[in-house]
Formats: sequence, structure tokens, C-alpha cells
Amino acid sequence: MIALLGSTGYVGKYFAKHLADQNIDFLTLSRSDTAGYSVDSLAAKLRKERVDFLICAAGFTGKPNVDACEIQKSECIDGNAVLPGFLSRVAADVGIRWGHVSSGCIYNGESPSKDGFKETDAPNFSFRTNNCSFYSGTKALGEEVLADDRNCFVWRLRIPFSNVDSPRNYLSKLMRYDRLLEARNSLSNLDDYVRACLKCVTGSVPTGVYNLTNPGSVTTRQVVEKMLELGVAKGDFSFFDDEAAFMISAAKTPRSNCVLNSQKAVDAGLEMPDVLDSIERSLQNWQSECEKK
Ligand SMILES: NC(=O)C1=CN([C@@H]2O[C@H](COP(=O)(O)OP(=O)(O)OC[C@H]3O[C@@H](n4cnc5c(N)ncnc54)[C@H](OP(=O)(O)O)[C@@H]3O)[C@@H](O)[C@H]2O)C=CC1
Ligand SMILES: Cc1cn([C@H]2C[C@H](O)[C@@H](COP(=O)(O)OP(=O)(O)O[C@H]3O[C@@H](C)C(=O)[C@@H](O)[C@H]3O)O2)c(=O)[nH]c1=O
Repeated sequence: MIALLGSTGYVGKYFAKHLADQNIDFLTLSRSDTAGYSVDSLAAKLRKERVDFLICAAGFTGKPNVDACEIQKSECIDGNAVLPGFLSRVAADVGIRWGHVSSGCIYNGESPSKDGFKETDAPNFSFRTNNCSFYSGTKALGEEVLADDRNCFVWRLRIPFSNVDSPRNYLSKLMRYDRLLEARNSLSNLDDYVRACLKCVTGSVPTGVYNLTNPGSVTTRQVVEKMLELGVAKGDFSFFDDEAAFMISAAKTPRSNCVLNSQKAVDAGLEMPDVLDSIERSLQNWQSECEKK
């Protein structure tokens, strides 16, 4: 039995869908269920339900985007730094492995080696480097808390997208923002990401940190060109002159722009399709909000 936290959220819903599709038994836990739980009482509940793997897709991201975390700091620390530490103690008490949804947005800019940030590179967009958004700082803290947890998978997701239109989907965001920031990034297709995470649950992948981004990287302009080419978006896209202009008019806190190296995941059998191919497939199967209704 698997316990899934955060199943009500954007990422958690994909976990719930894929677990159901793969006929894997799972139960969901919300804050409303776990409020007031101590390590002992949650551990006892997991034992009683015969839970043998815990997935944490809970956390605090801010809505509509990470700018909101600059105001909701307490919730952000709770969800991203305190919760992982609590769950680590619960999983250790029960003696089970578990997986934590982390973020690649703990890095920014050029990586030390030319082929992207590796799992062994220390976060450079964190409170320790004193240059980050509040959100990224708490995500890096969450990973720091888990650094010695040998039972834990840290699954790094980055700028998620899929074929399903949503205010949280990167492709939808690009279609809706008035002006766009040109940047090169690694991205994660949410379906590919969850499939890779579930391989860790059911297979013999060693625990540890994994960059679960689709191999390669894309620029904003490349993604927009694909949307126009496939007829998913029409019209002109307008771009900010530079990051400074973006910061003045559209953002309250800096964004992480970076390329991650996904070779460790590939070597562990967690390969995901190439990023441009995955974007193309999502756009070819695009399900707009009005079609969903
Ligand atoms: N969306 C994105 O762009 C990315 C997200 N991530 C990470 O994925 C995780 C989920 O994000 P996402 O699904 O987008 O977020 P959502 O806000 O959509 O969902 C998160 C869920 O977590 C639970 N939750 C929220 N705050 C807390 C808290 N303080 N303590 C405990 N549980 C809380 C809630 O579920 P309930 O009320 O049922 O308990 C909520 O539905 C986060 O850890 C985030 O950092 C990583 C990279 C990118
Ligand atoms: C606000 C805004 C953003 N952008 C760009 C910046 C960035 O590259 C991309 C997404 O920016 P947003 O502000 O929408 O999203 P943001 O909240 O920064 O997204 C992040 O959320 C957290 C939870 C993560 O962990 C990250 O992986 C990432 O998905 O869109 C524009 O082009 N125009 C805009 O007006």
C-alpha cells in the first residue's frame, strides 16, 4: 500500500492518476487528515494501513506563482522545509522508503560543468547563497534536511508541463502571459516525471537525488515557435527586452533559469523522452480548458 500526500494539488493529481492507471493500491492523506499528528501517531497509522511506500507531493508553491511565497512565508517554510523533515522521521520510524517531490529551481545560471547542474552540485539559488526567491530557498532547505536520509528519493521536478491546459502548466502560462521572458531551461513533462518516480517505487532503483527533467533544454522562443507551427497558439508573442525589464513589470522575486543534467536518472533506468519531442507530443494532443469542461 502506498500513501500519497498532496493528492489534491497540481502535481499530486498526476500521481493519483498514474497510480490508479497502473492498478497500484494507494491511500491519500491531506493536511486535514494529518493535522495534529505526531511522528508516532502518523507512523502508527501507516503501519496500521500496511503502507510500504510514502509519496510526498505536498508542498507550498504560491498562487498564481512563486511571487506569492514572498508574502506567505510561514506556509512556505512549513510545506517545503518542515514537512519533509517530519516525513523523513515518520518513514524512518515505520522503516519504509519514501519519495519527496523537490524542485530544480534551487539552481540558477551557468552550471560548473558545461553539461548542466548535476545532483552533486550544491544549490546556488538558496538562502545559503543569499540570492534566491523565498520559494527556492525553502526547497533547498528541504533538500538539506533530507541530505542524510538513506530511505528517501528526492525527485527534482522543474517547470512542469503536459498536454492538459491548466493555469499551472508551463505551456498554458506561455499562451496566457502578456509578455514573455526569453530564457533557456530544463523542463519536466509531468506524465514522464510521474512514470519515472513510480519506477522508483516499484523497481530496484537506488534511493537518492534525481534530476527528473526531460533530457535537453529549450528556450522560450523555441517553445513558442512549436506552438505556432502546430497551430495551438496564434498571433504575436511579445517578449521582455531582458530579465531586468521582466523584474520591473512582471515579477516580485527572481526566477531560476537553468539547465539540469539528467544523466544520473538515465543511468538508473529512469529515462524520459527528449524535451522538444515531449513538448511537441503535448501540443499535438493539446486538451484546452474549454474542451475539458
Ligand atoms: N507546480 C510546479 O511548478 C512545481 C512544483 N514542485 C513541487 O511539487 C509539490 C507540489 O506542488 P503543486 O502540486 O504545484 O502545489 P499545489 O499547491 O497545487 O498542491 C500542493 C498540495 O500540498 C498540500 N499542502 C500545501 N501546503 C502545505 C503545507 N504547508 N503543509 C502540508 N501540505 C501542504 C495541499 O494538499 P492538502 O491540502 O490536500 O494537504 C496542496 O493541495 C511542491 O513541493 C512543489 O514545490 C516542484 C517543481 C515545480
Ligand atoms: C510572470 C511571468 C513569468 N514568465 C516566465 C518566467 C518563467 O520562465 C515561466 C514560469 O514563471 P511563473 O512565474 O509562471 O512560474 P513560477 O512560479 O516561477 O514557476 C515555478 O514554480 C515553482 C513551484 C517551481 O518549482 C518551478 O519549477 C517553476 O515551475 O514563465 C513570463 O514569461 N512572463 C510573465 O509575465
